[in-house]
Amino acid sequence: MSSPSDDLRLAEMEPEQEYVAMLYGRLDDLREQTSKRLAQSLRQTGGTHQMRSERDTSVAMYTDQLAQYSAVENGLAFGRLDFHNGDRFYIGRIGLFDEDKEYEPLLMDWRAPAARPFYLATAASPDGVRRRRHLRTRSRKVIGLDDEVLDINSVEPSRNEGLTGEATLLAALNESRTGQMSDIVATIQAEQDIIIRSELNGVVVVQGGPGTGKTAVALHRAAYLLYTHRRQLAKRGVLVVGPNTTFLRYISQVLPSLGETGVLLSTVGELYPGLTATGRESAEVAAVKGRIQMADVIAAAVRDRQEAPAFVDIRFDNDVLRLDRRAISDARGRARRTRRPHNEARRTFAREIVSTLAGMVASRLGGHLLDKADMDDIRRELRESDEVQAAISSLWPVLTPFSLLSELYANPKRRNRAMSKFTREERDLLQRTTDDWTPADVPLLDEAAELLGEDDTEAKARAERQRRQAIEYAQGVLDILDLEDDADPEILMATDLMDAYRLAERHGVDRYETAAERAAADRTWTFGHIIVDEAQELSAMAWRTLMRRCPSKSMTVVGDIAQTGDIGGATSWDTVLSPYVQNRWRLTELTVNYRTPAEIMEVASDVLASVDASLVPPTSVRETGVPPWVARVPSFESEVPGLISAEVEAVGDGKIAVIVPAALVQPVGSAIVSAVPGSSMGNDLEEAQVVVLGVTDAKGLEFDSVVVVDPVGILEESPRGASDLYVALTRATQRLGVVHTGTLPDVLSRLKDVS
Ligand SMILES: Nc1ncnc2c1ncn2[C@@H]1O[C@H](COP(=O)(O)OP(=O)(O)OP(=O)(O)O)[C@@H](O)[C@H]1O
Repeated sequence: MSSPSDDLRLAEMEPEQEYVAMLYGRLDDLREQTSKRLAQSLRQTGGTHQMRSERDTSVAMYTDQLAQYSAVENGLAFGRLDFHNGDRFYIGRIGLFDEDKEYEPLLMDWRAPAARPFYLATAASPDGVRRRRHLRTRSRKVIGLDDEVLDINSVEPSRNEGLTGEATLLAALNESRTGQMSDIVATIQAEQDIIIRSELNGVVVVQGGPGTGKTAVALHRAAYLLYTHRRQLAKRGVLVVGPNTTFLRYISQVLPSLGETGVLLSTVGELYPGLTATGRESAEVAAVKGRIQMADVIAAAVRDRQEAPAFVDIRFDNDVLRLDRRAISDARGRARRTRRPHNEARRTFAREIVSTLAGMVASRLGGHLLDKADMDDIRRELRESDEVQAAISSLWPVLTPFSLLSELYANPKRRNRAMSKFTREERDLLQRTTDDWTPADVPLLDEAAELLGEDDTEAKARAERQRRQAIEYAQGVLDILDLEDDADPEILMATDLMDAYRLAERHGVDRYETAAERAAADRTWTFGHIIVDEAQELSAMAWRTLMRRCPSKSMTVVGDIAQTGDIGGATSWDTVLSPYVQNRWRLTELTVNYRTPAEIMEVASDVLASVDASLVPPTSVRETGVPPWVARVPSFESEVPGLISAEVEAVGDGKIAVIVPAALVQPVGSAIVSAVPGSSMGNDLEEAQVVVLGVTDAKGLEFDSVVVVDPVGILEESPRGASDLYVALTRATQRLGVVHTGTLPDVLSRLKDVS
């Protein structure tokens, strides 16, 4: 591929600047038009419920549009395709059209089918493209351009054969990190594009080593799917699941920068509306809670609360009624046979118990003397008796997912009964008496919520009372109107009033909500598509929860089996997915590492081989010429701060992560924070220049420089220690340092050569 000389390039920049300025002019026009429409909609007040609802929809639509126009401001246009037939397209973040020329395209949305050659055309297979141009812009100014002439005869041999827009790509990869992930829309590579645009249906697994762009691909796929299947997906929404909130914050700007705001980003621990599960527990406890057998445990725990003791005595009308085990078991059997969730089946249980007790009362009173009305009275009195209610509640209590789990965790006897297939040690691991809910509790709470259902008897009765009141009120108003002979029947109908009342009552507040907002508040919401990032970390119970949220099984699953750190995490995609979709999932692979330079990958590859000799590391797309460094120190607390200060000098304004075993976050972190300005133990990646993190919190992130402290500690702190060390080493985009005491572990022996 050839590139024009610098002079020629400068001459080419002027017309490009003019065109880009014209595009921004068009964007400004659209902004102005939309602002006016929004203002107009906001001025509309009153009207019927339907008019207000239409107004809210317009307000939401114009607000979204304005947000989209602001979001695409940076790098609005980034490419141009020149075809052999003379056609020329500009490619950008959104589509822009010329209203005066029959909506001729001025800028093609990168997701449109016609933009595809920008990512896929090669010299060998040019697809009619003569030249591909990458435009680099800053604040509406064109600051550079890179051309590729797709002519098989003019291709120069390149180390990185097969890269699209190599110069622009390498420039992007060498930029300092900001603590926020950027989009890659201008430089998506062919192997990534194929995954991004693969069809909506079914489960696509994207397996790839560190830095191969899995997260980037997943997010661009979300944007692509929303563009291509807008009608289908806007209604049910798209969910992106990430491993922790630091990671979600790190990726949170990517979709807005692609003009998409309606996607729900969540960890599994945040999927239970109203609960913030921030409790901490050991990896072993989380692993037990994540096992698929816990679904049976929850079911058994629910059954265990449907009790049938030898007898229950109930005082009623100066008498004692005895319910024996047989009567209780019969009622329980009937209730269970309804196959309804526990709290709903309770109605059947209560009815059966009341009916049995009514039979006893009747026979004591002399049943033959009683007619149907007498029996109804007896049943009503029994139902209203506090003693009877208390007995029913003790035998079949109303349960919430929280009360069920709290009792299971706190009560060893209940655990013994529900966890018969678990060892004593495993049962004991779940012992807990506080309500400090953890992320691993969330799939269990979700499972419990499914099995318990809601007892909506009260809610239904309340709704019915309200409906009757509304009808009476509406009828009253109509009667008054009827008195006026010339009242226009069109003005007000009783049903209008009733509808308005009920709708206002049901919705509380009239407000337009996006699918993502509604989904976040509704545990039973099902999504049109789910994207799971760092999917290897999910437990079997977490998968069960997610699968329930996506009955269509339209999913993108992104991860790297070699990076699995969680004990309950995945060791094969088939094991994870086949229980839900059998063999109907497609494996795609990414093979090029865009993040980690070759010098660092050499070191990391030895660690990967120790995880599993058959795993192949991804190939680095670039070298930096900077070998990783290693330092042996007498004590971490005293020496690491000095080494980090030197690293700060080396990276300029770049970001540094100090990755340590969990036990060292506090001591080493404090030492660094007090000695190195701009450092933090927290997760404020944007603010701090240096962050001190455990490996779990570093998952999915990247930094200009990474200093791994105490590799032996990382290897030893978990059964998946080698995977953790591999993750830690591969977070760097430029520089790597390793600090140790004692001897360097064998898997890092390559570092000895550079020390
Ligand atoms: N086509 C591309 N153009 C520019 N940058 C890219 C491209 N693909 C990936 N990158 C960059 O490479 C880095 C790694 O990408 P990403 O975080 O998506 O990788 P990953 O496979 O999820 O990594 P890991 O499994 O280690 O978390 C990011 O900075 C991303 O922006």
